[in-house]
Amino acid sequence: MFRLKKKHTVTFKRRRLLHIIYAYSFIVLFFVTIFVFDHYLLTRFSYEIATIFYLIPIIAFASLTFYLFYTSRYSFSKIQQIKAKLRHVILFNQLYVTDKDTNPYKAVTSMKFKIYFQNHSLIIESYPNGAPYTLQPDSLAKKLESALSMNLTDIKHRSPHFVTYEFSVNKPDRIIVNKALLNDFDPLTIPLDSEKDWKFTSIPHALIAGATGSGKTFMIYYLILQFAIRGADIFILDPKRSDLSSLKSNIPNALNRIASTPATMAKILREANDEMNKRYETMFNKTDVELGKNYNHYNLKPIVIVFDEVAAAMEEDKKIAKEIDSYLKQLILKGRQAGIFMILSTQKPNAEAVSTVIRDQIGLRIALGQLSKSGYRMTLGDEWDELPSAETGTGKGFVFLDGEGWTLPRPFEAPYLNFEGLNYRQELYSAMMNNR
Ligand SMILES: Nc1ncnc2c1ncn2[C@@H]1O[C@H](COP(=O)(O)OP(=O)(O)OP(=O)(O)O)[C@@H](O)[C@H]1O
Repeated sequence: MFRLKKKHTVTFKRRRLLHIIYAYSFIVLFFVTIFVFDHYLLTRFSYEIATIFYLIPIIAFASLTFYLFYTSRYSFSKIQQIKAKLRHVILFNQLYVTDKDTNPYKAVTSMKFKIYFQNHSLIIESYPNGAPYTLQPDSLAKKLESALSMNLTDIKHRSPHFVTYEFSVNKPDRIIVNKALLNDFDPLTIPLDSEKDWKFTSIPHALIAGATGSGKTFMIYYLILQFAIRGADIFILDPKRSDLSSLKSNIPNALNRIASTPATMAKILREANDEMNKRYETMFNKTDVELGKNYNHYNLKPIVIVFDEVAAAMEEDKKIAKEIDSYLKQLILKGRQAGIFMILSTQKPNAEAVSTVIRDQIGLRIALGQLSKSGYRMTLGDEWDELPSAETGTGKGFVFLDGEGWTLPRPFEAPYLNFEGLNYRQELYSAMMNNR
């Protein structure tokens, strides 16, 4: 049954007053009730009845104690802890207006937060209610982040009336690549971590950027293996003859599948283009073709072309570079329906390596390790103002997945490839042999 998520509201509340009443009532309760018990109740009622009267303030006091604790930041209820912290944000940042002349304890208007949990996220909707607060959504996001000690994952619906902040409650789990993961898979998506999946047939192509040693090659190894078990034909363009070329012995017919010279790289891209055009003809010349169907419905194998260090390939031979660039653009723009997917990688993400036109067509964008601000923008897109906080280092960084409604890139940890627990080369070889 569909159930609406319960939203909790947080707004201006001066609990200081409540605390004063509480402290005062404790003193009064202690002395007065004893006095009343002895001198008044016992003289008029039986001992039992007098005890009941005596218990009433004690119960009231205990309930107040419980209430104050329950709604405090030390509460055992997670939602109450969050509400207390948000109340503090409202008070501390003066996100309210009071009428000092009449009642300074009552807000004329106040920022209102509505909060609820969705999947692994805490959603905070903020409603300024027309008050003249000076905090912009990004600075409020930072305040919320530090008050809650949670990582901001997204800011949505930015408008003067309403902004939604999304925080991750639990860090997504890193994928450990093992036999079990490889034996149980969805043919049309590749898991990136416990919460994110790359639906490569609808948001095709990948770009992986990062300085040397940041984990690009390992991320590519992971994607190659995942595509291989999904029956893909894999080609590797490796102008720098790096680690990827060492997969030669694990890819059947490697001579035609791994290229390092400009001429052989151009050949693979040309043939992929021809294949793409042929597939379009096969798919769309059919009279019974259904709209929205792609290569998968025609039992065609996905074709994956890994292009390591795109910029290096372009530098070597300017004439062939033009040809390579034009094939690359065609494949990026039209490859999806024909089942041709590109994985590009670069150490230096800049316009020479990947133009913004190409970048914007790439569904999965990963930045590993530390990059400059312009490097992050070139890789992840430039719709965001500031990146959320995240660990960066080998195999760690940010990811942006198109088509998921994200406005901010998200922290990311690349799947962990442990060669001691998994014979990568053998797994790749047998998957590729099965695909023949
Ligand atoms: N996902 C991962 N799982 C396990 N180990 C990793 C992972 N990513 C990186 N490493 C470790 O970090 C080292 C460097 O990673 P990698 O070779 O992928 O970097 P790179 O960015 O490709 O560097 P270069 O550009 O110099 O080739 C690896 O040899 C490996 O030990």
